Amino acid sequence: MSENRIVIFDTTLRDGEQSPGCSMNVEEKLRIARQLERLKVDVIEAGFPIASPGDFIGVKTVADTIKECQVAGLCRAKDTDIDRAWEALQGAVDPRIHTFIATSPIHMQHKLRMEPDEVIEAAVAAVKRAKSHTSNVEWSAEDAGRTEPDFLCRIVEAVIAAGATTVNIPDTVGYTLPHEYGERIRTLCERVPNIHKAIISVHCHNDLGLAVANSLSAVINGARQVECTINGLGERAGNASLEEVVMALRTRKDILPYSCGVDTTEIMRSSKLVSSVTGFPVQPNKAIVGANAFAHESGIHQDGVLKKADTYEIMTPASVGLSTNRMVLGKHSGRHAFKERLKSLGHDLDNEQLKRAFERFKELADKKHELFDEDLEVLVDEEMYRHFGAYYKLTRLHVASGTRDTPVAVVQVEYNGEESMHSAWGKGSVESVFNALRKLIPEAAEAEVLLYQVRAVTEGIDAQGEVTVRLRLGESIVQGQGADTDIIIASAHAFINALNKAAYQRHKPGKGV
Ligand SMILES: CC(=O)SCCNC(=O)CCNC(=O)[C@H](O)C(C)(C)COP(=O)(O)OP(=O)(O)OC[C@H]1O[C@@H](n2cnc3c(N)ncnc32)[C@H](O)[C@@H]1OP(=O)(O)O
Ligand SMILES: CC(C)C(=O)C(=O)O
Ligand SMILES: [Mg+2]
Repeated sequence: MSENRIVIFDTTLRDGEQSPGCSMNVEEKLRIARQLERLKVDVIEAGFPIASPGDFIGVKTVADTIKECQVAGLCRAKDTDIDRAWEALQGAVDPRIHTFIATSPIHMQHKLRMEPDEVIEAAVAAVKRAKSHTSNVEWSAEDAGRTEPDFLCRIVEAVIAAGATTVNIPDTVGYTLPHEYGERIRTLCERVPNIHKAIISVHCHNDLGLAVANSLSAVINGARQVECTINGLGERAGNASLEEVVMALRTRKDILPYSCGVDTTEIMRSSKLVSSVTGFPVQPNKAIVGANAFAHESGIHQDGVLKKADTYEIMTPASVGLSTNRMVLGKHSGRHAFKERLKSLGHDLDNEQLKRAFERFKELADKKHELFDEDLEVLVDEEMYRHFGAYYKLTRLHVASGTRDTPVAVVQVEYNGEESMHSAWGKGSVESVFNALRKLIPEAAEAEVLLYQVRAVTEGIDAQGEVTVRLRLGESIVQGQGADTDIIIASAHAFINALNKAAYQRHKPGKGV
């Protein structure tokens, strides 16, 4: 292996599973393991075999099934744990026993209640026991981040002499800062005489939000294995996130001249699978895999990205397995993105239409977080109908209704630059609006409603409602549509839209006025 190759050790199924509420059954572990194999991680830590019969079977099933990765199982510095781990792992193509013991003063004194020399003895014995089963043995110094450097050097030298092929230096409680942690790794490289016989691994927790930064600092200072999890899952605030570590290595190759075997185009699929299996949603602004990681809403950014994606994207969406970036249309969006989206939906509006549609878009965007393609279709439809001849325009609407009161609507419309207003009651709010419109618009006086339909065009509480009405106006039948976040207003728009269409039919060129 080249000296700059970083081994990616995924512990989603072990440390990730230690997140409260994140336990996985055998079938779930296997599904994730198969995806990790597609992602091409080097090592899958599948669980802690002594923890429970279920975890034993989980580790064994993964070990027996996965062919392209090493499979590891965790165990304490105890013969019973180590032998049980081996029982689970022995069917693997390349099984790794991972044994650990705490080395910080606080853990040794209060948790293990052991003297430092006893800890060294137990660590060496554990490595030897593991080594009697397999040549692939990893040893971890739990809480190495708070371990006294001289003692860490001593115990690392001893476990390598006992046969450990990987020595892991975890920042178990996410306490260290990047420069400090990097220095710890460099110290080991410089002071442990047999360090070249093992790969130095790092395992960083995110209690101060520094897990990825610490992992990278360790790599720069000599570590060649990074332990990480999909979506940064793990005890408390989690572990270093695999996708962040890997994409940092790939994106900043200029100053991080290291490589790894991960197929980054499988990142998104892996993240989604882990999220759906564990039920832990990914926060929208999570680096690399959050829903907003490749989304742009601001007009200036959208304009830049449309002209050249690199203006605001340091990685391509394709590199993490996304088909495309996402232009979110909202109140911060500009004309460029709006026009581009309409074009992709097949609408080529002229400048005047575009201007009016954009104004309506901004009004709507003030009421809604995000405008979807369906919202835009409704806007465009409205603009087209207006083009047919918007003779009547709704300028005001007020409805009062309740459990005991008869609904009353006050409606104002503009016609040829003049406004008029009427009120009416009805059996429901919509009927009261239609009755007011019947009084206001002479052609509507006898309008019979043949069909009334409401549909949520988009999702969520702030969805656009689209209303369709079909009216009989004398001999003709005409249909109208309206959309708004308020369905009563959408109903008024639909009714007026039908009348305007009927008026257009009567007045359009060739018909004679
Ligand atoms: C930083 C990490 O992520 S470490 C891994 C943490 N993961 C887990 O603990 C998940 C799996 N754990 C379990 O299922 C259980 O804790 C078991 C099966 C391992 C042990 O269960 P129990 O025997 O009931 O012990 P319990 O968990 O209450 O206490 C842990 C014991 O292990 C000892 N211990 C802790 N770490 C080690 C170690 N690396 N080597 C040897 N002994 C250890 C503790 O001192 C304590 O010993 P004591 O009983 O003599 O006081
Ligand atoms: C057991 C070790 C590797 C661990 O998870 C930690 O120290 O955080
Ligand atoms: Mg951990």
